[in-house]
Amino acid sequence: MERVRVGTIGGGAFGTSLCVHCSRAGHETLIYTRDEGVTADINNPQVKENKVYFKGFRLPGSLRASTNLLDVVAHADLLLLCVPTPYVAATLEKIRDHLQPHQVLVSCSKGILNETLETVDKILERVLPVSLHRRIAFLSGPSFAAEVAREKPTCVTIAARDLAVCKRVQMLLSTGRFRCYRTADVTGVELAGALKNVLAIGCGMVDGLDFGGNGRAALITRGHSEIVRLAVALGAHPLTLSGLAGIGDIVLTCTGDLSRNRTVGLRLGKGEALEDIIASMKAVAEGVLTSRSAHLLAQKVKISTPIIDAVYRIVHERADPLATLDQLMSMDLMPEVDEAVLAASTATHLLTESHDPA
Ligand SMILES: NC(=O)c1ccc[n+]([C@@H]2O[C@H](COP(=O)([O-])OP(=O)(O)OC[C@H]3O[C@@H](n4cnc5c(N)ncnc54)[C@H](O)[C@@H]3O)[C@@H](O)[C@H]2O)c1
Ligand SMILES: O=P(O)(O)OC[C@H](O)CO
Repeated sequence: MERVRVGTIGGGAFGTSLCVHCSRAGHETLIYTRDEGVTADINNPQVKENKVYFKGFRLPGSLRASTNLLDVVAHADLLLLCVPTPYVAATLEKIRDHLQPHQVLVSCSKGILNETLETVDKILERVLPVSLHRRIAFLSGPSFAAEVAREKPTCVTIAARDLAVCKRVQMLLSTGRFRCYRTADVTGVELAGALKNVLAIGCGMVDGLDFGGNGRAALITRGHSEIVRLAVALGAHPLTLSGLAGIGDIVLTCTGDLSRNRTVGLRLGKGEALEDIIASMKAVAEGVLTSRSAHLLAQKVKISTPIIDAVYRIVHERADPLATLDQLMSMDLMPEVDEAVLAASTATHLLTESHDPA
């Protein structure tokens, strides 16, 4: 297997876990952290721990850290960008003039900006020069940091507009416990990764209110329909929403106790205030801000997204969770699948039957 030099920007949970993975895969790995103390701990053979974002996990001896962003950029053949979405543009502005033509940048963030309603691919394409756009890839899919670091079997999707770049990242990051699939549907993968966080907050609320397994399954299924409608209207391929970045990450984040987004919803459902929840969490739950972006995006493209809107109202307008869920349950009764779409496909089927030579 080819070994390269990996640089990771972002010493949070996911950046740290991907560094563990890359070190284990034999890549020479250097992580950028903003905190002198975290850097010293990672570089100290007696400590080897990220005590702020990845407590209790012994990091590989070969993993090194630096607080010098440009040293990490200069080190890397493969640069993993693992900062929360609100910090992506500012981080890129600091590094864009230092990127070299041979480097590949892999974005791992899952969110949509409030101000511009951009997914992370759009932020990268806005901030980086056009000459670098074909060197960018995106990693998404069901992948809790803690499980990646502990070598639990994980499958993710690598998306890129350039097939050669996509295949290279897929090959460099895949191991016997971390299997990467590939796709050219960057738009679909980016929207799926961001929107599932909103659904996870909703699922947490349903669990926090003790609505039971039926309610959770309904929310996942109807929420997935909303994600498909919205993402397809924005240019995604529908099959991507049934893939790892779509249904795969929805299942994980809506049901897994390790999800920060689900935890936010759970605590909101139990009656805690958002400010208190956020203040008590070191980690970022991207769905909090993305719920506003998703609600605005749906309005902009005139797509009906009642569950996403409900999450937005509870999170940002202090709507009462129980009353909001009652509203969802008493909406006008409707067909499960658009009747015109269903009728068209049935007609096609009948037409095929009637032309059967037998
Ligand atoms: N944790 C996971 O399991 C996981 C899995 C897949 C994808 N992701 C995605 O990866 C991205 C990073 O998440 P994470 O879990 O590593 O983060 P985290 O919540 O563990 O840590 C927060 C990160 O934000 C950084 N940060 C805080 N303020 C900043 C600022 N002003 N400027 C720059 N950076 C700042 C911190 O240094 C730290 O790296 C998110 O988009 C997340 O959705 C996370
Ligand atoms: O902990 P969450 O809710 O941010 O989810 C983490 C990852 O996105 C799971 O794939």
